[in-house]
Amino acid sequence: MIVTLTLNPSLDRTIDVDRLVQGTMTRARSARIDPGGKGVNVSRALLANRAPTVAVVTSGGADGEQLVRLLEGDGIAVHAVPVAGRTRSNVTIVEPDGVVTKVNEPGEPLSRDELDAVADAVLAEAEGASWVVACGSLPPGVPSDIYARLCEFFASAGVRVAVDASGPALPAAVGAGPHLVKPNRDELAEAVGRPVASVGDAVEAACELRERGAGAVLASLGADGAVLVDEDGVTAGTAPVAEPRSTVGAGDALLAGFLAAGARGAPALAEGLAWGAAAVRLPASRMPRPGDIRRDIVRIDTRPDLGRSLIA
Ligand SMILES: Nc1ncnc2c1ncn2[C@@H]1O[C@H](COP(=O)(O)OP(=O)(O)OP(=O)(O)O)[C@@H](O)[C@H]1O
Ligand SMILES: O=P(O)(O)OC[C@@]1(O)O[C@H](CO)[C@@H](O)[C@@H]1O
Repeated sequence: MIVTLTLNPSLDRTIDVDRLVQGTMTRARSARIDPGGKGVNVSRALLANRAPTVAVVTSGGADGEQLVRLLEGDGIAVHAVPVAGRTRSNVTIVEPDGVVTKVNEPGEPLSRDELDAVADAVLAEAEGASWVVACGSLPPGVPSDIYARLCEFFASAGVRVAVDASGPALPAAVGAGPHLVKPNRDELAEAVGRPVASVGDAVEAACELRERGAGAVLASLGADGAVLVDEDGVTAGTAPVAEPRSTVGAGDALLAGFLAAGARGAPALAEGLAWGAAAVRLPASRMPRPGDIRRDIVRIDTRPDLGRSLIA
């Protein structure tokens, strides 16, 4: 069982337009709503591939109720913690040439009591779980060491913790010794304080995060695939997609595939890459099902060319 935690979930509204012109009124061609937030997406991807999971989310107002209804409608086990603040909406505007504009709301603050209720929910669900996966931005005012505290708590309880965080929450979590972190290229660069312009830079930065406390680092590099630095060493891989439709949630699919495949070494990286590429071929933040996943396109390199540039 994999428990995901999304402190700042969302209704993801995806709007298709012919052309987006700033400062004008644009009529949409179509619109859809998906349950959103990084941990939510990890659970959606796991469930779509028959891996047991439960999603712990905060839920506020009518939009929070809709989020829970959408998840339950998809058959996802949800542990919703009611909160006073409204669940946010994140908007993705998609143009026919594939250009994507995304606007994420900050979310609303959580009170001390609400945070305690979330901690109780995770604790209850984590009983017997293999992983707790804490993902996504923190609502305003939530302390940036919240994921670090989660890591410290579960280290003593024998449950593995994976963190997908940005900003100061990532270095804070790394220092608390999570089993896995999943930064993207920008998050990795911010965490080490220098640019990540090549696969070699990504490997060096990931090694640094391991030295600072992370057990393993799965760094996602967009179209350039991903790098894994874990106790087995350094592995890189790619899974090319000729015509990407939407990269929203691709990192979450990558992480879900990696965890579902055992979270270690080249085989798990390959599975993650196959799920990530499948997500990119699907519209909006649709998570891949078994029939969407192509493992034949994955290329794994256990001796990565560290000089390969990530910037075309
Ligand atoms: N254009 C692309 N072509 C092929 N694969 C891609 C592309 N973009 C992303 N991927 C796959 O998806 C994974 C995650 O992408 P990325 O690094 O953009 O994650 P992310 O920024 O965490 O995404 P998100 O936050 O939207 O989930 C990559 O490691 C890769 O496997
Ligand atoms: O604002 P955050 O928490 O960083 O990211 C939230 C989000 O962009 O991440 C998911 C894709 O990974 C979307 O479902 C959601 O809208």
